[in-house]
Amino acid sequence: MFDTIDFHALRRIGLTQGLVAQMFNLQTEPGDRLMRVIEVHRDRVQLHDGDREHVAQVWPTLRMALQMQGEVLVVGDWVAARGGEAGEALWAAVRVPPVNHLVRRNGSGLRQTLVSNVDTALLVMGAGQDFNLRRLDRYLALVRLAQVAPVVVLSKADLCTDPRARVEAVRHHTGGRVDVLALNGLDRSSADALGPWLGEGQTLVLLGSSGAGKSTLTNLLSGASQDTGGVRRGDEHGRHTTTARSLHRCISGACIIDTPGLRGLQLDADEAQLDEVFDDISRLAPMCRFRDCQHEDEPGCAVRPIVPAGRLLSYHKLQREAQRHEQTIFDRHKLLSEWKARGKSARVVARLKRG
Ligand SMILES: Nc1nc2c(ncn2[C@@H]2O[C@H](COP(=O)(O)OP(=O)(O)OP(=O)(O)O)[C@@H](O)[C@H]2O)c(=O)[nH]1
Ligand SMILES: [Zn+2]
Repeated sequence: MFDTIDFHALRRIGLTQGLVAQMFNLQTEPGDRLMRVIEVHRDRVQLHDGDREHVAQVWPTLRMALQMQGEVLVVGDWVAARGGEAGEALWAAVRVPPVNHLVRRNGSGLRQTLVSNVDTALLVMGAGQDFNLRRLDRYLALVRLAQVAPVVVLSKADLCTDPRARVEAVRHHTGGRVDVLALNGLDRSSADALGPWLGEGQTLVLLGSSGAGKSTLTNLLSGASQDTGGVRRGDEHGRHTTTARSLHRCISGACIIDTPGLRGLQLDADEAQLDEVFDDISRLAPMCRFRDCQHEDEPGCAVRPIVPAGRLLSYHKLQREAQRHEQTIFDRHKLLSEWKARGKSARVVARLKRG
């Protein structure tokens, strides 16, 4: 535990009571200070103490401890910062166990934590050509797996002929259980629409495709000006302007984490976890006539009449991906034990040869 925690200052960068509770058994040293990770670079991290930023390095013991769990420090983490006096190096020495984290699988199937300790995820999607309900299902599942509340933000409402129809389409698709709003990220008054989620001490993360308008929204809410990319005329595909995740302070007192667009988002979930996050489907499934109903063309299906076809497609696709991933892990283990068995017999043969 820390000697002192300046809750007032640290609240400005998102400290919550829930996080303080996580610090109970933390192995800190006298003089350690609580700070938040606001940027992560290859050789250093950028920390914030509520008043100002500091450059720090990750203490090797912490780096190794995280590595053992297949983790690294991410934006949003809280750490005990050690040293830094009289020109000495500052170290991120201990990590406060995160209250939640968003995790995906990378191209090699390995878990990758994106951000931690967030209250709300703004799922940003252009109301025009970027609009895609199946992709939205993936993002919704990602944040629900982390038990983070989603808000769907349809950007570029000014470029869309009927933004209200888009809002309705999202409502219908999600059974009206997700907050959704349409706005123009270039218009100052749009910040008001997000007011309910921007209270002091709140941490938000922006997720969505490249070019969806995440950095534009970050600029609007933080009053800053980070680079936003021009979108090629005629389409709305972005140019990947944002290259790293970073935490910004909003004028309202909330914190906002901007992220680069995620191409081909893969979830880190098994079939049972997917059933939990698609609870609009799993709630109805026990009422189907057949216990093993796939909600495809079976008679007496209780899901199909209520859940939109597109949402069911998302569910099936993600279930198949989870099965494939579990199969890959199983195959890998099988292969490994075969190799081990072979290695052993090779050693036996070698020993036999040696006599
Ligand atoms: N007209 C209009 N243009 C917008 C809106 N939001 C974003 N843009 C424009 O869309 C382009 C892309 O916006 P960005 O904010 O850079 O998109 P991003 O999601 O941060 O993209 P990455 O950083 O690549 O992930 C920029 O030229 C913005 O000015 C909006 O609501 N209305
Ligand atoms: Zn069914």
